[in-house]
Amino acid sequence: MIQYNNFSQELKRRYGNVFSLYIGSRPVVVLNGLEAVREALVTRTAEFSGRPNHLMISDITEGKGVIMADFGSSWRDHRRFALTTLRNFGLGKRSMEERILEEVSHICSELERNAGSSMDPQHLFHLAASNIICSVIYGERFEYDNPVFLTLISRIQDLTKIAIGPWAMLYDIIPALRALPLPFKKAFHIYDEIKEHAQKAVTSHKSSRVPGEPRDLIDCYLDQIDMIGDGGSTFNDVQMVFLLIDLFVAGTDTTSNTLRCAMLHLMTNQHIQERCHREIEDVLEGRSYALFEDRHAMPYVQAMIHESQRMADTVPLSVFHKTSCNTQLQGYQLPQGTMVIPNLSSVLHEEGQWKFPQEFNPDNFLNEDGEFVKPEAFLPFSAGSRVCLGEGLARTELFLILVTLLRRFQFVWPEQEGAPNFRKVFGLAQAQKPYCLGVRLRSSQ
Ligand code: HEM
Repeated sequence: MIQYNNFSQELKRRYGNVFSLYIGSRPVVVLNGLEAVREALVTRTAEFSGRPNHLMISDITEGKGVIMADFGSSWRDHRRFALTTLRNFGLGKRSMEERILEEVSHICSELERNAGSSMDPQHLFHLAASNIICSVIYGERFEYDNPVFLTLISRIQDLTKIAIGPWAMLYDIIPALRALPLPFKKAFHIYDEIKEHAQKAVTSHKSSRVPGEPRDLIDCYLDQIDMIGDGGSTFNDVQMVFLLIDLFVAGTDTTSNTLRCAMLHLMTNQHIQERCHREIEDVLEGRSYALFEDRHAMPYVQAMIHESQRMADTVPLSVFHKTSCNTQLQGYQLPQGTMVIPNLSSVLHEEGQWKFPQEFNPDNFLNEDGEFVKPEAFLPFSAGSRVCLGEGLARTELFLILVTLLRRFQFVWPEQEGAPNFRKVFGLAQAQKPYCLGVRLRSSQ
């Protein structure tokens, strides 16, 4: 199987920092390496912040919400609303950290049940990441065996499978096929079911909310509609449903796959795990839980988490962009409407940008004095005006979850599993292949 990282390095070696290819009859420009990606996404951000239309994923989401919304007022309004709302969480009386720490306690209970043996952490991390988003959007988390929650998650997984499969590719490449009753139609039906679920949550919020006292993101959105009114606003019930689904989908696989990558490398590098454990104990001393601000006193843990993100490389080709006007890049002319793929993976492993581009090594983020430093090529969240809007939430989740777990447990590679496999599977978000996590409860906890 081709490993994406090697494949992308090979393309860069052969064709350079900017090259084009065709998806069907549509020309696409691929950007490799920090220089080209930064010029497009940061220096010329307004010119490169569109989203392509008429891909299966943009047709399913009707270009609404945020992720696949084209550059324009609706995208801008919804992005700003989502960012502000996530930042202010603190919604109601509970801070974002509290919501995350509550979920962490459930992860710990599950792991405790498996102490002394091993388990595949994929499902647990996936449910936990989904639950944190649910807590933000819906104001509640679900038990891990709640049938409604499990159905929703499995429908999203079904949708993902189709969206990355051969039928989606045919949909994108041969527009003439789109009207035919082929298997990609199923993706549209599944998305309708997911919308129905979100719509139900909105309806129940309408009947239980107290205007001006938001419990969660849905309440905030309803307050926003009240405040702005109908006249020319981009805020409405339909857009809200698409936004909710965007946040739910974007915030789940990305975070859980990063956690799985971190755990795999920590199990197979006990010296790194032990150094993190010692640093965490030293900083937290007798305190029962960590806070996000503790990261400033934990340079090694910070370096380990960033290195896990770099190696996880969860969104290797970012979300595709589109030029919003005629522009140029690295000496090439690009007409308005050109689809652009920022190859983030090529930046995260670029020779010359990293001390150890291909190996898991927290030293990539430490200077000679052992202080945490973030190289410019650290772009797992992309950059510019389309940069991931869940970055703050994701960073808080990764820190609080990993610190709590490393304090309480030791993770060991289960020898009966044979040699660890570091290969990835390519999906909407790139992931480690399934593996087993050996769990031991630390005696001091
Ligand atoms: C480790 C976790 C995560 C990674 C690596 C990640 C990465 C990314 C990347 C690469 C993009 C594309 C940016 C671009 O188009 O240039 C993106 C967009 C986005 N992400 Fe994340 N993400 C993560 C977690 C989250 C979370 C937790 C949320 C939800 C709260 C979220 C919500 C979004 C949204 C809504 C967009 C679309 C932004 C826009 O188009 O303006 N992400 N993310």
